[in-house]
Amino acid sequence: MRSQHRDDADEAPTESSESQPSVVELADVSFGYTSTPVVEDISVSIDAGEYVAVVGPNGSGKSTLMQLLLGLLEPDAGTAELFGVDATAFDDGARVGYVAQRAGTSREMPITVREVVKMGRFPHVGFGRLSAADWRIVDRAIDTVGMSAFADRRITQLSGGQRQRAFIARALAGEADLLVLDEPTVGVDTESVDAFYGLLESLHDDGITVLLIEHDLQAVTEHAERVICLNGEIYFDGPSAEFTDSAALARAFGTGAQSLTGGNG
Ligand SMILES: Nc1ncnc2c1ncn2[C@@H]1O[C@H](COP(=O)(O)OP(=O)(O)OP(=O)(O)O)[C@@H](O)[C@H]1O
Repeated sequence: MRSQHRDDADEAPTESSESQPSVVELADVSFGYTSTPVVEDISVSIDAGEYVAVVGPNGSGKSTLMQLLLGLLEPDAGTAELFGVDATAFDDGARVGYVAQRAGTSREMPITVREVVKMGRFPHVGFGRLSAADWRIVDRAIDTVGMSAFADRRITQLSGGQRQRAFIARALAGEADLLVLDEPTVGVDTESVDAFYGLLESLHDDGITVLLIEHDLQAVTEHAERVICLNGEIYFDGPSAEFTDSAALARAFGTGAQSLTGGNG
């Protein structure tokens, strides 16, 4: 990982760290697939080492927001930057590990965990073969996500949680600084969800910036440090502890929405 370890990050900022650009910087971004905007006038800044969850009702623009910040969509208005570079022109793919919703569920993907994770090294080796050192990085990444026993298992033969771990390992093998996960716990059995969040926590402790879309509001407030609540516009952006009783929750999810503490918002 190129990110600083948390112990280093806690030290007084140096001149060079102060001048580091945000990992994500969206300024006044609007976008629509048609003439109707899906997100409107959104500004979001995410710094290195943050652990951020994006929540919102179905169709509120969460995946669209992720695609805008990854440069997969171009804003109609405003600017989107990734590591200080126009997101659509960003070409250091290894810095970003993107784990799509239901990653690896395609039947056309009968490859093993090790082969998936190996792909994480491709941006580093180009068309070259992986060296012994590259393979050590691959195996270490598999070990980090607790999948060593399944390294030679086909990805299609794994549970949802195991597949997510394999794709996270691919990002680690690429030495990603930013991990972007789209609803990672969909299709993951409840017993594995806590272990999954434990893994994200340890990656965050190692200095990786974690950004996820999550539908489980309870999980978000328990695990993420910061919550962005979206429904076309941003209804809340702040510490997760302050989100629980936020009126923004009800406004974003509709007046009948219950607050996380049980009362009606
Ligand atoms: N490729 C597309 N073409 C046209 N409309 C789209 C496209 N992708 C998404 N939309 C529409 O944009 C809106 C926002 O979709 P988006 O997937 O960003 O929301 P979301 O909050 O991620 O939803 P969900 O929680 O259901 O995954 C929805 O109305 C959706 O139908």
